[in-house]
Amino acid sequence: MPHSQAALEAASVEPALKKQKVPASLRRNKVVVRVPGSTANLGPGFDAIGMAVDIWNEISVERSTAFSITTSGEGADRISTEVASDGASKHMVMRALQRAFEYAGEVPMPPLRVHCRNMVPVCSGFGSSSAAIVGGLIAGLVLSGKELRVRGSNSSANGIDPEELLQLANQIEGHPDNVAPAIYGGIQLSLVFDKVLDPDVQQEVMSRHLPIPSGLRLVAYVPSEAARFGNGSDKTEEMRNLLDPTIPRKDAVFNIQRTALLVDALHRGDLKVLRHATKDRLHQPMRGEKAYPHLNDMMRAALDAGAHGSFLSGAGPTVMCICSGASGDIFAQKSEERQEREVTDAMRKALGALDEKHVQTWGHGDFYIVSPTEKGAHVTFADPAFSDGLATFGSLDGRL
Ligand SMILES: N[C@@H](CCO)C(=O)O
Repeated sequence: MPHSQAALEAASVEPALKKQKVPASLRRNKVVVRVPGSTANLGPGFDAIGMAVDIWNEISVERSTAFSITTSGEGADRISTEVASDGASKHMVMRALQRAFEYAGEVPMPPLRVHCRNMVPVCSGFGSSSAAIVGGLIAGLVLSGKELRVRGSNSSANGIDPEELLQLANQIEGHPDNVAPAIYGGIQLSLVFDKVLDPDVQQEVMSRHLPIPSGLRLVAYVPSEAARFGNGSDKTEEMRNLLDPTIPRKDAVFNIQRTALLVDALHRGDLKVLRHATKDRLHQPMRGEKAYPHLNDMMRAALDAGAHGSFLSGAGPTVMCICSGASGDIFAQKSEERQEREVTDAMRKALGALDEKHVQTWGHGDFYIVSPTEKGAHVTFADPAFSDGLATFGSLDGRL
């Protein structure tokens, strides 16, 4: 074996994706899964860095006599819940369920009743499609009898660990920066690498946890209208098509410098450099120019009003700003709340000064104050329950 391949194999920590048929006796009847939304890129970390936010979707799936999907909450009026009699559907939860059952060897997928309670805004850059994919995969795997394992624990015949789940989710989503925080929680740094161990699988993903600076909070402007998109994936695809296929070296260097600074700033809790570390030249300029007339003015207004950093959330259209959070000091907390208010007011003013083009395209919007979360996707109910009581893909595991 050539030396380089041996070195690569030794360095590889990812599990191979090996389908294992689960005995029918282990199948479950019902499962309820919670998955957080997420914000991706954080400016320069395009397709690499994402942060879970404390906004949750709940997906409930049970075996039934026919397929059905219902949705309440965010996107209920616009997400198509059509599903064919064999379970074929464009709905991301159903597509992920299909993949999970196939992976676990329960084919064809059995009839399922699915209900989604959505709090994560759809088509907005809050990782709603990743939440659907991760939730559908976990639900399908658990129903088919898989046991959940924490990252790095000993293998069991029917177990699936979060890293395996990450591979499956990335295969559907195509980029890992939302699915990794949706699974693990926290801020995740992900990379895709060529697989050398399993010739059937071309690429794998690995993800590492980055610390969330103490008390960090986010001010988000979420435009209300993204109705022309069928779902979050369609929107992301359209927004990716706006990007230049090649980039000048100086812009690549610009982003390398800032992504490295961002990782260092998160480790040190060094909020004051974030105004540099959240700048980007790979996607925000093109998206701002071609699709998001509100982006530049709102990002600048937020920084001028005291935000530590500002960026386009994922593929947009949400504008995200980083503010200081609670420090435990009551007087400091007051000034932090004032900072969030001042940032929101400044963004609102910038929005008001924009021409009709923004309103026609994206409508009016809402401001949210959001906290990051260290907690990732987890199972809140399973029937029958897990044998060892372990019911989470936990955020602690994402800290590796
Ligand atoms: N990194 C992706 C968003 C992930 O959903 C993009 O900016 O297109």
